[in-house]
Amino acid sequence: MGDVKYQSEDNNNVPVVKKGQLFPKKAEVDLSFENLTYTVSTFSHYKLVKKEILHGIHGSFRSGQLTAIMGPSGSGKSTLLNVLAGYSTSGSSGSVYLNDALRDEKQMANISCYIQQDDFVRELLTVRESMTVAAHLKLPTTMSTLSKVSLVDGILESLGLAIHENTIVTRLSGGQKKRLSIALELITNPSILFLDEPTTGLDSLSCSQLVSMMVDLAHNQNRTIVCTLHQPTALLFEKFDQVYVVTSGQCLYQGPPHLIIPYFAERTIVCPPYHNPADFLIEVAIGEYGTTGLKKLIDSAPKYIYTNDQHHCHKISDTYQKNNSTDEKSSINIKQVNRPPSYLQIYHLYLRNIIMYKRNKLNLQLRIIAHLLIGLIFGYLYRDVGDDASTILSNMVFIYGTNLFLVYTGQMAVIVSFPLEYKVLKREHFNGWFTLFPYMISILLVEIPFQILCCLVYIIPSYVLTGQPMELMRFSYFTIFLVVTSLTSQSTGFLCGAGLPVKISVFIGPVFVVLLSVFGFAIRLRDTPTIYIWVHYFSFVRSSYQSLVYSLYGFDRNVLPCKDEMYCHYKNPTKFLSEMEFDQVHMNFEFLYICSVFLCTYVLTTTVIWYRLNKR
Ligand SMILES: Nc1ncnc2c1ncn2[C@@H]1O[C@H](COP(=O)(O)OP(=O)(O)OP(=O)(O)O)[C@@H](O)[C@H]1O
Repeated sequence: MGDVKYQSEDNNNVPVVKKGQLFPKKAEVDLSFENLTYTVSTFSHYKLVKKEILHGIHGSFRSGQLTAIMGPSGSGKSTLLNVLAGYSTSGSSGSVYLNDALRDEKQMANISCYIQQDDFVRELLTVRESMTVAAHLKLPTTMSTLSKVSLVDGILESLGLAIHENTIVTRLSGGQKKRLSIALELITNPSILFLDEPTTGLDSLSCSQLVSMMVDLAHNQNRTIVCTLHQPTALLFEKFDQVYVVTSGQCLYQGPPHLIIPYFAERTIVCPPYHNPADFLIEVAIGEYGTTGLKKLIDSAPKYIYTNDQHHCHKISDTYQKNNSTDEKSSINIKQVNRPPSYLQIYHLYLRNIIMYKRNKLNLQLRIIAHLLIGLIFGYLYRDVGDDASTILSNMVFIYGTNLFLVYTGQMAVIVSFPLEYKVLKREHFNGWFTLFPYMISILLVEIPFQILCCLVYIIPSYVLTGQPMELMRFSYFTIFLVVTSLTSQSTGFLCGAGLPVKISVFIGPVFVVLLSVFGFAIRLRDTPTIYIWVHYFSFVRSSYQSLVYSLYGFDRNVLPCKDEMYCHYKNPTKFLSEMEFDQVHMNFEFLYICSVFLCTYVLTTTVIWYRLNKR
């Protein structure tokens, strides 16, 4: 692709893609649908009721055309787009055809992409970094890095993003972000692009640039581009090849924008002079020109397509039966893309995470400083309590506080971040960037070392200041148990973040760990009411706390010095452990138990995320 030349901008600063230059030829796909319905279950008067949103609609979107789905708010535009893109499947019925052959979900995923209304892009990467990672994840491993770079160059150039390639995404304008979302998906050269309200939130110039760019992509690359649209200006409206109008889940009109006025006029609905046809369309759709006319339009429009050239109408199923395999377009021969194997996906996702973590320095520094500061404060408050029989109970409080602090920070570090991450993850996953397992591993590969670092920053100063025994074995046990407990707590944070709404998870998560921490510290097993005994055994925080105490006072520790007092009841650590019921702690068992909670929680988290990502 080295000799490829791209015309970057026309006189209006609008990026232009020249025909056939950028991508290898890809299947041209017409998308049509017949008798499409979509039903959801909702609660009404304490009853579960079915609500039909799309009422058996028909339509057809052609390759090489830019189609706008329009209609009043709440008419079902996004729902239709979601169903066609395969984003919402359960609750839908009817037939969707790709070149007159019934849609296959896997095939659909290979040839289409879905760009949602909000720009769910990675804010902490530059434009080029975003594109490079996407290219490595989405393109076959057989493609050389040089070819990937020139493809990325070409797309950036053609979408007018080349001059912003080193800009961090968060600093891009709304229009540029939208173009980046499109650029990211163009990497695999999809035949069909679905865009949900791409112009919302953009000023008129950005809207015009974006629509011109979509027109270029449709006309010059023969792509099928379908987007939902709110009231556009008359000029913008004319740029579309087709308009599909929905009202109350029914089709009102499908055809070229300039034929709307004559089409409606034929049915006695006349557009006032100098009126924006897009506004007129919506006014008709909401019944401002009378409900009888509207009903007639709905009755006549759905099954037929009003075409520009011949003014003829055809029923989709007729075409399907007629065409069979004679049409060149009717079979889409799509080779399965040879995507990178899991280990390469992990590698690229890991590198991406590292870049984002480095850019998010403030957060990391705050986490480190908070751990160091609290370590120093706790160390000062409980100074030298570890080597004195008279302060053994203070040391218990220090150990409890330490355990709870690391459990809490481990969990809170991720409980909020995941819900923010989820929307971008959903977009990337839906558009086939990677599979879930490599994604989870890539997160753990960054989060786990960082959490270990935070633990060490806290443990080292507090351990020394509180005068705990300077024995490598005890220090190692103490550190290892705190680290695995903190990581396990982090895993519960991921689970809460993945499975619950933020407002609930930030409440439930900490309450849950505080509840678990009470057992073994505030109440001994023998005093625990029978109905709560299972919590005692279940609590990994209790398990950790007892192991921490044992690692400092167990293993036949010598008699403790009794400073400042004549008599110390707990001079003998074995007696102390026995009275506290900590003498029977099996360190290996407790370690394995905490590790298994860690593993189970991650398996559960992955399952929850998988379910949410695949729930359509
Ligand atoms: N899961 C759901 N449960 C209940 N009602 C739903 C659900 N999804 C969509 N709806 C309803 O279906 C109708 C169509 O929604 P949709 O989001 O498709 O409209 P829209 O035309 O895209 O609206 P807007 O232009 O305002 O975004 C709305 O009345 C909406 O409340």
